Amino acid sequence: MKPKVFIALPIPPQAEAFIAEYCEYRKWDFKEPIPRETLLKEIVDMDGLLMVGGDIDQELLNCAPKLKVVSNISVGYNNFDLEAMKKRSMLGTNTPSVLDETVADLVLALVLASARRIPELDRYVKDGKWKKGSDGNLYGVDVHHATIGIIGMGRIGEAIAKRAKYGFDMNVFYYNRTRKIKAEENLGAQYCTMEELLQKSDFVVLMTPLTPETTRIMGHREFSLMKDTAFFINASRGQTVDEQALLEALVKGKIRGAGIDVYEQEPIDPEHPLLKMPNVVTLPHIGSATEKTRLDMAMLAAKNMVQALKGEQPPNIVDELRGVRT
Ligand SMILES: NC(=O)c1ccc[n+]([C@@H]2O[C@H](COP(=O)([O-])OP(=O)(O)OC[C@H]3O[C@@H](n4cnc5c(N)ncnc54)[C@H](O)[C@@H]3O)[C@@H](O)[C@H]2O)c1
Ligand SMILES: O=C(O)[C@H](O)CO
Repeated sequence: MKPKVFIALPIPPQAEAFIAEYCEYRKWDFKEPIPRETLLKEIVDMDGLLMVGGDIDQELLNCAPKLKVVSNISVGYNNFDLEAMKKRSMLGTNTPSVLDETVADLVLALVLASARRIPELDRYVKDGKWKKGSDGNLYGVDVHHATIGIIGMGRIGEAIAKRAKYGFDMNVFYYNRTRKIKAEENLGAQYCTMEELLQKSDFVVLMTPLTPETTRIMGHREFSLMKDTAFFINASRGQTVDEQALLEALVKGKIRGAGIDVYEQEPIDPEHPLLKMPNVVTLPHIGSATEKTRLDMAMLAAKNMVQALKGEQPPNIVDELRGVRT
């Protein structure tokens, strides 16, 4: 008998076809996220669950006595209650590596857009405000040869460092909970404390996973250490930042601007004061959102799940569930 799988969001046909070869499945095929109550009912008889973002907690596990594997179509897995999953010997997988270059491109786009005021000046032209002789007010700051500080030098952090070093001749500093000697050798990245990084950088990029240790890792104190001329870029998770502290730093001119892809609440309230700031570039959590990368992520997630249900070791069991600490 084929194992049973619930697919909790629309996925590309190739990934669905791959799952169909090995599994029986039901799916949620609507644009709106599946309501939690519906998900809890759907998974009652399931062996596998393919999803993105929804909480995998004790309540969900209690509703799914047969469940053996949860496959996230994302590299971040802060939606997993790892302790509850460990107690049930539940496998949890993610989609690392296939999105590194795509997310790094987007981070550099946020760096450039913030420094050169791209969205603000796009609006300026389209609103008919461009007059001869007005360009003295339109200056930004250079990205090339500036100093970038990367907090969280993992797979994506290294792809950002590569672009910064070899594309823009930037000085690269990083802070990570462990030192990355290879990144230092290959990318000329210099390790420093988080305080030093905040004090030295023209662009501070946050790229850690969301964990209890990284929750609000950027708060009032951290923004106060940054240069008044510096920019803050966040593509990790919204909860890694105290958004009120970020807003205050921007309003008081403690930092010069920000580029943000992720928020404490998503979607962010359209009335949120951060969205009223001209020096804040905002995106709707699209770090990995290109056609190819999203397909690669869905295929990898499908393969992780099928492999687990065949009784094999899927390649991307999340670090904590296989006892790895990077
Ligand atoms: N905006 C987006 O669309 C998007 C896309 C992909 C990933 N992400 C986020 O980026 C995160 C990183 O992805 P990755 O593939 O590079 O992960 P990774 O595991 O390769 O890298 C994370 C790095 O952070 C470090 N780290 C962890 N806790 C730390 C701490 N307390 N202090 C300092 N360093 C710490 C780790 O040692 C590791 O080197 C994901 O977990 C996800 O939350 C966002
Ligand atoms: O973690 C990830 O892969 C991205 O944030 C997409 O959800």
